[in-house]
Amino acid sequence: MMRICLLYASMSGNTEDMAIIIKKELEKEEIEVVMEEMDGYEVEKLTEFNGLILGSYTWGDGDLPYEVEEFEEELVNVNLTRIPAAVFGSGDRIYPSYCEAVAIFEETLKKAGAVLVCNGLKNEFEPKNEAEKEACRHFAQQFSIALKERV
Ligand SMILES: Cc1cc2nc3c(=O)[nH]c(=O)nc-3n(C[C@H](O)[C@H](O)[C@H](O)COP(=O)(O)O)c2cc1C
Repeated sequence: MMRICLLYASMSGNTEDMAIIIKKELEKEEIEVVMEEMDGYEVEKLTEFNGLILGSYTWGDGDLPYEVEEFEEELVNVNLTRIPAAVFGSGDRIYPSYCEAVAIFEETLKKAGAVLVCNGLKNEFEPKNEAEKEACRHFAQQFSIALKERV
């Protein structure tokens, strides 16, 4: 069985809501999902999985949340060569750097050797309506397809 790691950073629950929908959809595809908070997660453990999904809200002026800065710094030193990966996040369109954490993590994952298999998913606040929930499910389905093609 495929086993993936889904790590998220969420202060007020919006990114976590996205993570829950994504996890549920992946499980429908018979993928085991280990979902945990990113803050404090040991990056070395990431090499044990068939795939990796990261989710983060954006803070400051297009910045990563403080609590995951260390994780992101360490991530670049892990060998994730050819591991399928994808990033999602929640933000607020009022900020000029909308959901910038998604792009930041995508760059870091590429540096670590991972392969981005889906377009980054951005959502304003929590997934509110059916279209936004469907976008989360679609993201999970695209990830699932890519994961299965690679094995
Ligand atoms: C001080 C502060 C700075 C923020 N900066 C940004 C930003 O630069 N870009 C963005 O898209 N959203 C920004 N946001 C909005 C949050 O990312 C947004 O509320 C998000 O839905 C929070 O997700 P969470 O519920 O998972 O914590 C900021 C929010 C606060 C309070």
